[in-house]
Amino acid sequence: MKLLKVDTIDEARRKIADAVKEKGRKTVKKGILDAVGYVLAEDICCSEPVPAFRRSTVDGYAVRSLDTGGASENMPVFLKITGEVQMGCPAEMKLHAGECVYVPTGGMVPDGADAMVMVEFCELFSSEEAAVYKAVSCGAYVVQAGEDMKAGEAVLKRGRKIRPQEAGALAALGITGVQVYEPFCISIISTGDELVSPQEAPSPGQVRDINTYGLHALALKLNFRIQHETVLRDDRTLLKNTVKSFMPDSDIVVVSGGSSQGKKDVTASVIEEIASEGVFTHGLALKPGKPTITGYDEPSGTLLLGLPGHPAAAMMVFEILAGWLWRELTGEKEAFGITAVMSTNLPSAPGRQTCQLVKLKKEEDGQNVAVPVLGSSGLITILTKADGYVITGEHAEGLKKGEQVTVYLF
Ligand SMILES: Nc1nc2c(c(=O)[nH]1)N[C@H]1C(S)=C(S)[C@@H](COP(=O)(O)OP(=O)(O)OC[C@H]3O[C@@H](n4cnc5c(N)ncnc54)[C@H](O)[C@@H]3O)O[C@H]1N2
Ligand code: MOO
Repeated sequence: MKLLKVDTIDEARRKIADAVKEKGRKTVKKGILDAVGYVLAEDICCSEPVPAFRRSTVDGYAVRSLDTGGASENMPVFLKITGEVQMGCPAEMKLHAGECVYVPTGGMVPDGADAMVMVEFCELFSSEEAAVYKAVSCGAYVVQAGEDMKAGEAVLKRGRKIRPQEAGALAALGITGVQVYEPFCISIISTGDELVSPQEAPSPGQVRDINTYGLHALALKLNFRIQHETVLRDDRTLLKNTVKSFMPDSDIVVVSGGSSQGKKDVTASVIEEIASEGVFTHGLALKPGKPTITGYDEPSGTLLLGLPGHPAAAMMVFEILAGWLWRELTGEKEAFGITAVMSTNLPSAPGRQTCQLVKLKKEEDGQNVAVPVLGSSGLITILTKADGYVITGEHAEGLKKGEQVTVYLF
């Protein structure tokens, strides 16, 4: 009897991380627009306060808040208009007791003023006097210097994925280029004599190739680049030569199919033969995903990943290993999990963790409920029906109806 000696998810992750950590992740400088979607490889510190001066958030009059005390619709206070601030120009005047100065939205609030009153609450009796019909408190409608970003503050940390709003923050700081991590370059090889392309009508015994497309799309979702992609017949020499030819310019070569123990399952022996460090893991204590293989080739710096052929298993293992490795190397945060309660009891697989797909439902009281999506990992629709997954522990009794779980969304 030839049983796989399986690793836990943590063991398999640690082995691949230890192998590739030495090499680290390459970084590249990108302009702030080109950097969107990439992960920051440096901390971004604010060298000067933003905004650099106190700004009004409304069109109105800069005042001393104390002067407006008791003002109301029936009982205005009268203030002397001593000037007007122009947009883009410094406020050169100083405000004294009983005075006000017109300031447009975004304009500099003059020294001496500590609040703004909107024009809607003011009435001009002459160009020199305004009746103010509203009392305002200190700081009203004023953004303080440094309120957006303080000098010396680490505004964006390494590991932050740059979204449009981060591009805006970088522009506010006057930073036009940042150091980001180069995405993983992934090559995908799908193997199987039974595979035909989606354009073809499968003959009896044949199936359309799902994994090339599912894995390609998932890699793009993770912001990886696709370096090479091919579909191969079950042929050991062909697989070996193809993997070898993809290794020099790939961070990860993924082989889907042929990872189990059938007569034609040769991925493990190919990885063992061509990777300088051989096979690290052949078998994961995970359901689905048991027939998973990892290995590493030091000279080319390539991680070799043999994924189970079953489509749902292939995609989940890719996320659990390659997605995790990316986050481990770059510090990118995992997407927040959603807290939900299980809709039903769920037994666990003894000695294995289970990656249980779930669909989320909202109860009338607002609580999220995780409903297991059941079915073979050979079915792609168990993924399309699911909103995310729950990982249950290898020693756990299983999950109880009503138990709180974290659902990782995909
Ligand atoms: N005797 C055993 N048999 C199997 C075991 C086991 O432990 N002992 N594990 C099962 C599990 S779990 C999985 S997962 C599969 C993994 O098999 P392989 O990685 O060797 O993959 P194949 O045999 O090539 O394919 C399995 C299955 O998936 C379909 N497939 C493969 N590639 C694609 C693709 N690109 N698009 C769509 N479908 C694909 C293939 O047609 C097979 O139906 O092994 C179990 N067996
Ligand atoms: O990995 Mo199989 O269950 O892991 O489809």
